[in-house]
Amino acid sequence: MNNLTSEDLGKQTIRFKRFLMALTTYTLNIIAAYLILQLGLGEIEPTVWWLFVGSTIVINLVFALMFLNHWNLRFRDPSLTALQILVSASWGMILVYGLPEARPLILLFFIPAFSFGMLRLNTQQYVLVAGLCLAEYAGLLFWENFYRPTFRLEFELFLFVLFSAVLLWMAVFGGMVSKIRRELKRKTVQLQHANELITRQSSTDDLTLVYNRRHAIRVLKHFLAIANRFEMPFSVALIDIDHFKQINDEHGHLVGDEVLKEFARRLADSLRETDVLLATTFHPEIQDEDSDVELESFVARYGGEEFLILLPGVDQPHSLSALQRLREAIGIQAFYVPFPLVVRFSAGVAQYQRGETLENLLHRADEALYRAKNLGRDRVEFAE
Ligand SMILES: Nc1nc2c(ncn2[C@@H]2O[C@H](COP(=O)(O)OP(=O)(O)OP(=O)(O)O)[C@@H](O)[C@H]2O)c(=O)[nH]1
Repeated sequence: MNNLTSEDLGKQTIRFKRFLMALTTYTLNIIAAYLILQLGLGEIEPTVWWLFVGSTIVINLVFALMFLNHWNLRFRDPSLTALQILVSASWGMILVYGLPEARPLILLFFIPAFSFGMLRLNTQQYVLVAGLCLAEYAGLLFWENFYRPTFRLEFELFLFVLFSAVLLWMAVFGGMVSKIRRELKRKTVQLQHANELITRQSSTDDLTLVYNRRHAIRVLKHFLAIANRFEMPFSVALIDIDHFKQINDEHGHLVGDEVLKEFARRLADSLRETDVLLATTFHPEIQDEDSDVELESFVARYGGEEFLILLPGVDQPHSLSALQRLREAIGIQAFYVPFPLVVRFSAGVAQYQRGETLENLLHRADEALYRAKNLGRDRVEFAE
């Protein structure tokens, strides 16, 4: 129960704030009742008054403990709305009983309590809570009819019907409001999911499902800023499939597409397995950065048959072993597309130099790749 996520804790805070609102309402009601007494609008027996005040303290202490110790989470509705309304309505009944002369005024106290239901209850729940409250009230009237000499049956019945109508109206209206709230919540969740999907789609290459170029540039820009701040090395590799045009020409575009997909998948798998130092391992404090960009190695489709790889925390000499593993991932086993096909690549690697622009870094990697191609392909070249 105590291992709450930050989202759960956020919800608990909202619930506790609502409880504090309810506590304020209790206090205001006590003040209002006190004023009624001071203005001579009614009289109350001292025992009933102290029962009223004392029960306020007990009720609110119990609810405060429930929320602070997270005991409320054991209930189906952790905000305890129905329970809180019922308890405060029963509490209000003490005054309905104790201050019969000011009863029409006292019944007004119930309205704020029932308003809380609009935040949570549906119409049925509302009607149930209102019904229970009215049952208590009816029970009191029944008792008064026999034991209270000053009881005015017609007036009290009229008041009861009026009060029932108000509660019923609140139940229907409140149910509608909470339905709108639930609908709004559902729509918000749907919208969040749609946004996530759009973000994912706008950052992903349709064919290979790795990052697309736009997203790669975005992440790299962010990375550059962090690398500058924390003096963290990182390298980028531009990887280009050798003689890809030939694959297309000989086997068709569909086979070419399959090769691209398998190529990207192998690069991504290999990166995942490679013990490339993650930026956050290198500098744990980076984790605090306020960013939605993950600081991990990644592969992106940079152009047609060209891929970009980010190696965080990796300097030029160390990038060799990472590239070696990529080479093994691609070259050791033939691609089955669906017939076996040996695929090779050339790569140009550049380590980020403090202060240089992203354009410059990519240009150096591109030059190294160009050299690798010119030197016969199937090789890795490092930028100067
Ligand atoms: N099937 C397929 N082919 C693509 C795609 N994007 C680009 N290409 C092809 O990739 C080929 C790239 O050819 P080149 O730039 O000449 O490169 P290459 O044949 O790999 O030669 P080197 O890079 O010099 O080894 C072109 O034929 C493009 O049509 C794609 O999404 N699917």
